[in-house]
Amino acid sequence: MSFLDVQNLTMRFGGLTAVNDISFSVSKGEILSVIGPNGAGKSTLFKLISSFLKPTSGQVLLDGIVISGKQPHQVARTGVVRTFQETTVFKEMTALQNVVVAHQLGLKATPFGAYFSTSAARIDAKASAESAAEILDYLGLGSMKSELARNLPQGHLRALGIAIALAAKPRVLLLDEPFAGMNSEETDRAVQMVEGIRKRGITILLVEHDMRAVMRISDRIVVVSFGSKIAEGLPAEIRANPAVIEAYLGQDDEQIGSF
Ligand SMILES: Nc1ncnc2c1ncn2[C@@H]1O[C@H](COP(=O)(O)OP(=O)(O)OP(=O)(O)O)[C@@H](O)[C@H]1O
Repeated sequence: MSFLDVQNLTMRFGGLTAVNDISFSVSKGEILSVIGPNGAGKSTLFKLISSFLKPTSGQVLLDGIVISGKQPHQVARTGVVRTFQETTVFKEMTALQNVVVAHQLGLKATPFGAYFSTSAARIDAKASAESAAEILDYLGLGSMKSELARNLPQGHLRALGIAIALAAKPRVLLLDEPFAGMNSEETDRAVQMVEGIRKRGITILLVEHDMRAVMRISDRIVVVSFGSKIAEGLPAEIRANPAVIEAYLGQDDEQIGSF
């Protein structure tokens, strides 16, 4: 049975159809990538799945329950979490503090309880710090946990964004261009990191332009062009698909046919 179901999603902005009747399913523990030329509708699709946008029509189900149309924080609580752009990292806090805050937001301690330092809040604080340190270690950021976020190099800042998302204990993690701007060594590390996250039982959906990384990491790929799904399949199938190659011709991106 599929875990995440995207059913006939459509998003119109005025006269522009950014996402046009897109459907696909993701199995539990799968890594599925959404690719497509610039402006194809990938980011809009992600915003619909994480409920940052309400679809014009269609729906998204997690484990058979409709999640589209809910508030983003409600969707996050059901376990669908997207990575945060660097701008939402608190730059004046340490890496550890950033993940602790994210973890605490997912816990039950009320602000009232935390304010009066009740024993429940103290236990939560200890659990948050332990959980945050474990996540940072896991993502290879352990040695940087006391570093202010603003001093972290770009690659580590991106990993911190993933750590913050993991603190919310996702069942499905949406990664928006996790390898953008990385050199091949950084990409290798990030690919391993994403594979490691999947090994923890988390289902992963990613949007990415780095075709080499996509081909390496994905179980399956969905291709969108001008808002519509034009192909879906295994990396080898997508690489050889004439409609996909056609869609990428003339793009500045690395051409899909060469991988
Ligand atoms: N809020 C909005 N209002 C109006 N048009 C929008 C809005 N958001 C996106 N669009 C348009 O929808 C289309 C799809 O954009 P989207 O950002 O989803 O594409 P993308 O595939 O993520 O592109 P890229 O790879 O360049 O990031 C584009 O034509 C874009 O201009």
